[in-house]
Amino acid sequence: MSEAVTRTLTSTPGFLASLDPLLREWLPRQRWFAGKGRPVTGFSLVAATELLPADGKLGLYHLLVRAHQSPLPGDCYQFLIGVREALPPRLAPALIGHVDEGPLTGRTVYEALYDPRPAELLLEALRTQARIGGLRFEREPDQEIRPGLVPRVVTSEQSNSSIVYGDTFILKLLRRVVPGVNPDLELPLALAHEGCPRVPAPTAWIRAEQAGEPYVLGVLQPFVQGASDGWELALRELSKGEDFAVEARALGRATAEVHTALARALPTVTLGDAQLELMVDGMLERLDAAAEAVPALRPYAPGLRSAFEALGTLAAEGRTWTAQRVHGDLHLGQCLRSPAGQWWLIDFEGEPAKPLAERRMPQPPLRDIAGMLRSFDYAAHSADPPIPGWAETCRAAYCAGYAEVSGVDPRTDPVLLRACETDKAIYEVVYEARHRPDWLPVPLSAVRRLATDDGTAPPLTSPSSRRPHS
Ligand SMILES: Nc1ncnc2c1ncn2[C@@H]1O[C@H](COP(=O)(O)OP(=O)(O)O)[C@@H](O)[C@H]1O
Ligand SMILES: O=P(O)(O)O[C@H]1O[C@H](CO)[C@@H](O[C@H]2O[C@H](CO)[C@@H](O)[C@H](O)[C@H]2O)[C@H](O)[C@H]1O
Repeated sequence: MSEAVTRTLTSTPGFLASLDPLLREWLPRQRWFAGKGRPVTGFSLVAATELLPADGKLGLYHLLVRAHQSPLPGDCYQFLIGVREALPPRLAPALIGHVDEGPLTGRTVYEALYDPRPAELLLEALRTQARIGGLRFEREPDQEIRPGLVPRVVTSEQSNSSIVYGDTFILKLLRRVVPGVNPDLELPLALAHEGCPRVPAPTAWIRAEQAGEPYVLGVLQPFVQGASDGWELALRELSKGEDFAVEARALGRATAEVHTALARALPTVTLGDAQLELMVDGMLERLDAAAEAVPALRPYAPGLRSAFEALGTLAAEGRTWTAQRVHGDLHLGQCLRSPAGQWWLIDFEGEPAKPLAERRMPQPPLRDIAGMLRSFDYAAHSADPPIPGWAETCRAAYCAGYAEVSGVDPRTDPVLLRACETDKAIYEVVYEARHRPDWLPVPLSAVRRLATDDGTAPPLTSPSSRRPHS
């Protein structure tokens, strides 16, 4: 692969302008587009790398493009844009559009991830640790990548985009990119170096440096062959009328293993009154912003506030907590079970909408536990007919599994747990309103429960104490 980028079509005046009308129509329809609900008002090029010149049969551009959504500063997105005279039928789903102005006039542009040749080119660049323009393809010194692995794009609903290579590796290309240390690379690397077997260890990654700021653009990991994710497995058991207690307990153990390793690998801090006040303020601010954005939340705001205020009161009385790096967006879909029955945790990016600095802050581990508890509730809501007590059994088993490894049962801290669950449910209300309005009733039903729960409810082991479909 050539080191220097010799062709400079991307710097030709009008290059991005010619793509503008196509991207404006195509980008908001993408699952991973983070700015849903606000019109895209224009684009600016942050970086462009010509991987294959457009005068060949296949042109290929790696672009970092800022999508403006005035009056807000826009987000920066990563695109791999293919350029062809015409698109073969197998690539029809990848179509972005036909260009009718500027230097690419008459060409067809498309999402090149779907095309084997560009996908192979990325893996080859990682294998050979290439530098192409501003792109740095790097890998762990002791990791090998076999050449010639056959690529296929992952078509499931994702916040980013992934390519699987020969069932050996999976490359996640981040879509919305932000400068700084990305926890989706940082945490799995730290866990791998700590010897934690619950996370696929990063093999290689793509970075860029723009205006002196580092960006992580993609991470290559071993592919867990034949794995099912926790969400699929939970729904399968629900559809058979079965509980999920054995797996929930194993997931609790896996979560505790990851937390224990993260606490060893990265700094922990003690949260006292002042830090808790900041945390509670953040929760209250998110509640206010969510109630502003989603009117259905407003009637519950006072009850939800009480969950956060109760936490503030405990802190004011002198209670302290330990905070550490956590997963940040843990749910059933982020857990993979291999055919041998081992659980793996993936996707350490954190909640995609939060600023990077906030996602990298040490947090009480109960944040992740609350995320998983919410996920059992989501799964229970997908059951038809509902299975009374299903989510409660999962919650109890998960917490028990967590306690077996960590020595700490999350249920012994009900005030913090309720605050974390409430914060998560509020996040979910906003997430669903923005991305999947049909799902909004699921977190809203939790909001109803959490707004009236005073945090002194009996332990979660009693299936009759709370109903998932209330
Ligand atoms: N190491 C892996 N092995 C097997 N499948 C994986 C692996 N990593 C991710 N996946 C699959 O890819 C999907 C998306 O991965 P994820 O990291 O959650 O991306 P996103 O941030 O886009 O949601 C997962 O739901 C899972 O099905
Ligand atoms: O794309 P990510 O996996 O990083 O996470 C986002 O999307 C999730 C949905 O795909 C969303 O999770 C919510 O729905 C799940 C069921 O589809 C449920 O299991 C989770 O508990 C619930 O939070 C997640 O919040 C969002 O960040």
